[in-house]
Amino acid sequence: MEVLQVTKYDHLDTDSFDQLVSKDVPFVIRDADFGGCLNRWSADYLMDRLKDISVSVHVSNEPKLDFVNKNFSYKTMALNEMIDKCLNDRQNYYYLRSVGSDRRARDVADIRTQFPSISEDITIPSFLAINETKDETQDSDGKQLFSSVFRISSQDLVLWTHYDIVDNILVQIRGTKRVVLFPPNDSLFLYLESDKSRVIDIDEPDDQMKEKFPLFLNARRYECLLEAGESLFIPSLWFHNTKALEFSIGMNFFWKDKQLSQQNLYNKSDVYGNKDLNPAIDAFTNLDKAMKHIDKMPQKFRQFYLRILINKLQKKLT
Ligand SMILES: O=C(O)CCC(=O)C(=O)O
Ligand SMILES: [Fe+2]
Repeated sequence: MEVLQVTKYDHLDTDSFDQLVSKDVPFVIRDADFGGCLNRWSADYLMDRLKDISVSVHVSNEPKLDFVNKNFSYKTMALNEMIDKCLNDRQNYYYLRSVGSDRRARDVADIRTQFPSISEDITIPSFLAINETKDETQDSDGKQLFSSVFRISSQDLVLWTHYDIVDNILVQIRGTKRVVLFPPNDSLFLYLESDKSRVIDIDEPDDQMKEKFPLFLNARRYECLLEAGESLFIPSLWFHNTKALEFSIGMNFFWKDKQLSQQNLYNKSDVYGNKDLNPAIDAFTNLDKAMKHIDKMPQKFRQFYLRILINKLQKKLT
């Protein structure tokens, strides 16, 4: 499989950042200043600062988390215990993706509120021009902070290939992470189940992949080694898969597009940034209804009309 490298940049200002964002292709910023976290956050520092904070953690005895076969469970533990296990437990793999304090109240992850003892270590660089206030009516150039997520993982942990619905900047603070990305238009090659790909081992040799997931080999594979201190822009709908090559500390910031917000296209109950846009959900519901009608017909007619439907959809694709 051919690999396309993600381009890395230095010294971006708002204009050059926005211009790259508008190309809708991932890129890395080498020198974005997210504050003291970049220097201060070591395992020891966080263990000391966050020892009383309890978090829900994915735990698995396999490094590649598999949502189909559910090879992981969620355990609640103190953050210092989690970090200690990441570093010292060689039988199990741990992954933290911080969540809001009260998810039923549609509380999204907010790293600075949920981890106040380290909040001063975090600043969002001004060149990103993300509106950080909760007031969505306030004028900004179109980016509204949606959530900020703390991410810690054991060495070798792989997070499955998925897409998010909002734009994202993933900040690597400690350890190197390999990130593989696939463009939204390659979704038909990824064997999707909802927002996730069923291809759990994206590094399987081509001949084995050909047997199990032949179409996967057609996907355009972008890759980058995200080093400590670097940040990766992940455009909405781009599929991504991450592998911590070392014990890894990071965080990410999701932001909403102002226009899509104003048109009420985002699902209001989305706390993760991965619920499909409202019209897409309506379309899926209607498609389910359409399929019920199709199923009323005998096989020969069903097959015929399914192809007619595919043709209608195909013509919509540009
Ligand atoms: O490496 C990780 O923790 C996954 C990052 C991710 O999925 C994201 O930032 O959207
Ligand atoms: Fe993601």
